Amino acid sequence: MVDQKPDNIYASPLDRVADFAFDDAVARVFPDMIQRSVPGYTTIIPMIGLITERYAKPNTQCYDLGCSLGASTLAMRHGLKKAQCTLIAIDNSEAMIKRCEHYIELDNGVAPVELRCCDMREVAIENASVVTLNFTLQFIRQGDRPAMLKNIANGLHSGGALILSEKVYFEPTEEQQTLEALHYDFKRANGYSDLEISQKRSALEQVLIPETIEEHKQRLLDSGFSSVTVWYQCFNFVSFLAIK
Ligand SMILES: C[S@@+](CC[C@H](N)C(=O)[O-])C[C@H]1O[C@@H](n2cnc3c(N)ncnc32)[C@H](O)[C@@H]1O
Ligand SMILES: O=C(O)C(=O)C[C@]1(C(=O)O)C=C[C@@H](O)C=C1
Repeated sequence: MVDQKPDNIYASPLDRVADFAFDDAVARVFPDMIQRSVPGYTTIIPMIGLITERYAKPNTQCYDLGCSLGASTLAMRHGLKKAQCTLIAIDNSEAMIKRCEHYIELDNGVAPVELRCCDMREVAIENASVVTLNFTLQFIRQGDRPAMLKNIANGLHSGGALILSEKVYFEPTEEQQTLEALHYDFKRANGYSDLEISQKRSALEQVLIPETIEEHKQRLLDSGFSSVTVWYQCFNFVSFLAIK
């Protein structure tokens, strides 16, 4: 079931563009979709492994929240070479979890992986040393984000790490326009047509709500993290390292 199908979900004109959802059609093409859509994704994934290796502590739990097909989960697992940890990977899309299970089975990592199909907002984070939110927080209601981050900070041991990757928004407008245009150039260079770009944009409009780097940093500090660093940025895609 390891499918590497090309993403052509938005290639033909649609009468009505429905809100984007992580359904079966998306899960089937997801590796291709995310690599061609998120500048830096292929760099961020192995670095999640490296960051995990540094911050994971023996006899703790590591979480991957919104794991999709498990790319970030497997990177974390390979970073857990020495530390004796349990990895808990969560996604609320059945289509994703079903496929993720298969990818985990094919992997030769040693750390045990517990896969859960549920809403990450309902999971109590406990005894944690590393938590990853790789392009997931952006999909939950803005009003739910502070509680989610507080739950993570409360569940992390002192010195523990949160890796938070997000599409971000910029003020002033000029900076936003430049970085957004470069993001669309990236998509075009990866073979997406203007129609695909514009239909996907409409599909994501009410679903993926980006915030500014400053908003993210302040909320992480307000949630109980002691430091926040932008360790990666490519255009309007950013990854933060927040330390408890
Ligand atoms: C962009 S994908 C994440 C990509 C993945 N972390 C990776 O590195 O390949 C976002 C994922 O978050 C999941 N998601 C969205 N809201 C969620 C929620 N409330 N609880 C759990 N998972 C959620 C979606 O089903 C989707 O699989
Ligand atoms: O902003 C876009 O156009 C995107 O495609 C981004 C993004 C993401 O950041 O998660 C949105 C949905 C898909 O999961 C893949 C990538």
